[in-house]
Amino acid sequence: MAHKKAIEAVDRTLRDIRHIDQPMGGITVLFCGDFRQILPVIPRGTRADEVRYCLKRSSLWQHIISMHLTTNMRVRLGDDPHAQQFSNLLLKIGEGSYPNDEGKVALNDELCCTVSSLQELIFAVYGDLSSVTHQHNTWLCKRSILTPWNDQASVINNEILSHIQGESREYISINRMMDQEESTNYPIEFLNSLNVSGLPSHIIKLKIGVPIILLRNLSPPKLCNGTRLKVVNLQPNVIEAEILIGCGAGESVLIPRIPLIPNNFPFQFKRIQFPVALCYAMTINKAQGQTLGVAGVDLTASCFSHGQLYVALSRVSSPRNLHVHIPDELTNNVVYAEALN
Ligand SMILES: Nc1ncnc2c1ncn2[C@@H]1O[C@H](COP(=O)(O)OP(=O)(O)OP(=O)(O)O)[C@@H](O)[C@H]1O
Repeated sequence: MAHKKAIEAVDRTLRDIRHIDQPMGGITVLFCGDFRQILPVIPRGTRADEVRYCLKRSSLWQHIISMHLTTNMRVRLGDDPHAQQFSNLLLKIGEGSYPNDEGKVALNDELCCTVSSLQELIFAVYGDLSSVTHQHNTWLCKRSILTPWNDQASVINNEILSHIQGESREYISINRMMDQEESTNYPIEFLNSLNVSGLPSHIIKLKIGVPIILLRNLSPPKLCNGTRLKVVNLQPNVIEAEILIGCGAGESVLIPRIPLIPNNFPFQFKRIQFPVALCYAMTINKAQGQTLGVAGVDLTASCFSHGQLYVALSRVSSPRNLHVHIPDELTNNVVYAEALN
């Protein structure tokens, strides 16, 4: 969900451009959103911060007329006879009214197919890994494994990559402090070790035929943050890939290394790296907005923020295509009631 200040900035800009001191400069704007989903991400923020920065807490909210969409089209368009029941259970998860024990829920087979190990989860989503690179692009882009944490997504990606046939290629980033005088306080080994969300890893390991996701807007609307691609060729200084989703689907593109300067550190450094990550598995936050045919959800580490479980479970249209790994039977369903009221 967009940070309220991003929307307020658009409001102020439109008032300036149009010289009309009314909300959005007098233009009618359509917002679409679901407050059951993940709230704005506030680095090192608290629960109160996440709620404070959502649109409902903006001074603009009083000018917004709410209308409700009542049919879950993703579920309705699927071929599952129990679609309505699935849709109702998803809403209960989203609203926190699904039976729970101090915020922890047990997911039953009306909601998903539970699996008992990570290997089983990988098999349920991707089948036999030795043939996965020969599958058609539409097959590949309709499935993914989702997990709340970046670290766990890397673990699953590396596990799958190790079973994919073919030679792997490693791309190592170059890291430098923006202020060279600070270099002695932040040695290169330390900068190399930093692994944060939204920033490509210091070492990216890839093979031909694997799916990758873009981490930056390179050339909108075809190449945006979140666009998924399939690796076609791995050159020393460029990755050749085919776009899997969106308006550029099917097109071949060349991805270069680019300088990336993260803004959520107390110091500024630059990483030169390909802005991509392997995406057999991705975080639930990254999957928000996507529709999948088959989804695996790995809850080895439980969800930690509002709406994550709801987003993860609502990417598919049928419980038959939703495979969930919960080692401890119960898992966290975090719902901030104050964000919904
Ligand atoms: N009116 C409609 N007719 C046909 N298909 C629809 C309609 N509305 C949505 N869909 C389909 O339902 C799926 C979900 O739609 P969409 O991604 O726009 O919803 P969303 O509210 O953004 O979902 P979410 O926020 O949960 O990701 C898509 O596959 C879309 O094509």
